[in-house]
Amino acid sequence: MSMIAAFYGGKSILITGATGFLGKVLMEKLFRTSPDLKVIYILVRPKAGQTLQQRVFQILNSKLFEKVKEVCPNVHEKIRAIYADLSQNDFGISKEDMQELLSCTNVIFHCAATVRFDDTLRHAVQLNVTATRQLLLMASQMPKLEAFIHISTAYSNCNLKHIDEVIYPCPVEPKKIIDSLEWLDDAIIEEIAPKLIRDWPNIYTYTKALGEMVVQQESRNLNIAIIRPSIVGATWQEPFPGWVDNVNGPNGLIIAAGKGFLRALKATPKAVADLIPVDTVVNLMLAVGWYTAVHRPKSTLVYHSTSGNLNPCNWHKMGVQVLATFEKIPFERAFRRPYANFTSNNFTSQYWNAVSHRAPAIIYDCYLRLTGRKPRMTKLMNQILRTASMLEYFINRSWEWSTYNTEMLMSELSPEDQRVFNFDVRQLNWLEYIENYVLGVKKYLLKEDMAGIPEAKQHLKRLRNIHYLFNTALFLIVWRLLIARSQMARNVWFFIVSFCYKFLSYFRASSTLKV
Ligand SMILES: CCCCCCCCCCCCCCCCCCCCCCCCCCCCCC(=O)SCCNC(=O)CCNC(=O)[C@H](O)C(C)(C)COP(=O)(O)OP(=O)(O)OC[C@H]1O[C@@H](n2cnc3c(N)ncnc32)[C@H](O)[C@@H]1OP(=O)(O)O
Ligand SMILES: NC(=O)C1=CN([C@@H]2O[C@H](COP(=O)(O)OP(=O)(O)OC[C@H]3O[C@@H](n4cnc5c(N)ncnc54)[C@H](OP(=O)(O)O)[C@@H]3O)[C@@H](O)[C@H]2O)C=CC1
Repeated sequence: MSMIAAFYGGKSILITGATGFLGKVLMEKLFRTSPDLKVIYILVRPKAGQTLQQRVFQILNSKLFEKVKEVCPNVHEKIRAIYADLSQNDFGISKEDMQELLSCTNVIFHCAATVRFDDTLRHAVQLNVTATRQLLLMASQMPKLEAFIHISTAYSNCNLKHIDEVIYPCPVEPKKIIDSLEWLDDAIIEEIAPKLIRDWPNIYTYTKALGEMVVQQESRNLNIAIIRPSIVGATWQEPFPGWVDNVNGPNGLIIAAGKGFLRALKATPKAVADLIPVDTVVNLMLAVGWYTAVHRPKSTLVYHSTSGNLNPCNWHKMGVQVLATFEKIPFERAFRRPYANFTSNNFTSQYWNAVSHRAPAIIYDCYLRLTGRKPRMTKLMNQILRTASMLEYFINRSWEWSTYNTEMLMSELSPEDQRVFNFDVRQLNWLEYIENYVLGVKKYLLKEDMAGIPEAKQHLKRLRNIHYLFNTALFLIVWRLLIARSQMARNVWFFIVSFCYKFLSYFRASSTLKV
């Protein structure tokens, strides 16, 4: 019997960010392994014209929850969606809902965040810092609360090279920043933002670091733990391999590469690609929830959910495997054949951007214009290049994350728990994982049918032929122009032609002699 699964039985669990990538996988696993849990409260806001109920309905009816519905047929009754907008000071939760949350919650998983790298400082602080503080204040009023699990990121201290499982202080107190945002206007905030974030690469990682400090400062006598995942990728095993549902992190780039838009990337091939499957993160979260509640460590423990030091894979190996998978299972209607070029050199990167990205986009837009259609490729290409440049910081460096706490926890688990809540990344086979990942992107993000693979392969063959034709035509045109303008080119041309002529004459003469 799994001790962790048993622990969550009969419990009331509060999840923020349950509609996000990590949150959905967390809910799925909880329902599947502890179908006798009492209730999962989720703090949700209406979005994209959908009410809370419609959002929950959509999640529960997705492929991700198919297994859950077999194990826990009354799953609909066990989810309680509570209106909450974490960017409002009191979350906008009604009095009755607040009362219920305060009196019933046993465990909190705080996943909600803005993960945009380019968010405004005001919004990012509101969500990643102030909301965390507010939730901790709520938690301190929950008599039945056993554990508060805060999800941060392994990159919250990416200004350091070696990162331990400790909370590092930030140069400016979070409280000072929160207070000053109250009276500063937006223009001034954006002006001071670069000075505040110093050597952090973006507002996201900086505000996640502030969020950790807030957790430390406001922990009171709560049982708190922090989990720091690195780059969260598609599911490895559970509930099935390759599930993914948004374009964040590598996902968008995999699409752009598979469709032939992105053919070069400023990346360091030998840098560690610290990807961690989402189900591995979720298993660790549930194990940490159990451990924090049952063993009540004296201080706030930080757990790294990373792969680099236990089972490293670099961007080169990852890129090669991504490309090999595109050969086997290509994406439909590619713009160009997928190709790859990793370069860490600035000049080479600019060159590839001009030749491999911007020039084909401009040519294609000219073609669209000539055929009476609206040009769109340059805009799309700019968007892809902007995204790639935002991610560059993370694919050109390596970090060392220590994992003592995570390994300690692994050793504390029973063999059954180690199996059911496996977060041992050493068992991950990267080649298999990446193949399933790319397949998952195709099936669950692009919603492409596997029956379309033969046609996709045909399309790639046509693109290859167009590519050869285009290159030959380009060569001939350039050569013709050169010959028209340069004596040297004419001499070279004369030399090549006379050489070929002599060679052919010799070849013909020797074959006549043999006869
Ligand atoms: C030596 C030889 C070796 C050979 C090897 C082969 C090499 C191959 C080379 C090329 C091929 C590449 C193959 C692929 C290989 C694997 C991929 C490697 C890259 C992996 C990089 C990972 C880095 C992750 C870093 C994570 C660090 C921290 C992790 C976390 O803690 S949190 C999660 C991370 N958060 C995010 O990812 C959010 C990032 N997004 C943003 O901040 C913003 O969206 C934005 C990028 C700033 C863009 O903002 P905008 O306002 O301009 O746009 P908007 O958001 O409205 O979106 C516009 C449209 O763009 C789509 N889109 C959004 N994000 C992405 C994305 N990541 N990729 C692609 N597209 C994206 C969005 O959907 C919109 O589309 P529309 O709705 O249709 O308009
Ligand atoms: N994905 C990754 O690679 C990594 C993620 N993390 C951390 O994991 C956590 C989850 O990330 P992930 O699932 O990928 O992110 P998503 O962007 O997929 O999910 C974010 C969640 O936060 C919710 N949220 C955002 N703003 C508000 C708001 N104002 N009110 C209520 N809810 C809000 C979103 O709700 P809605 O659906 O309404 O937008 C969504 O449920 C985050 O804390 C992130 O920092 C850490 C490392 C890597």
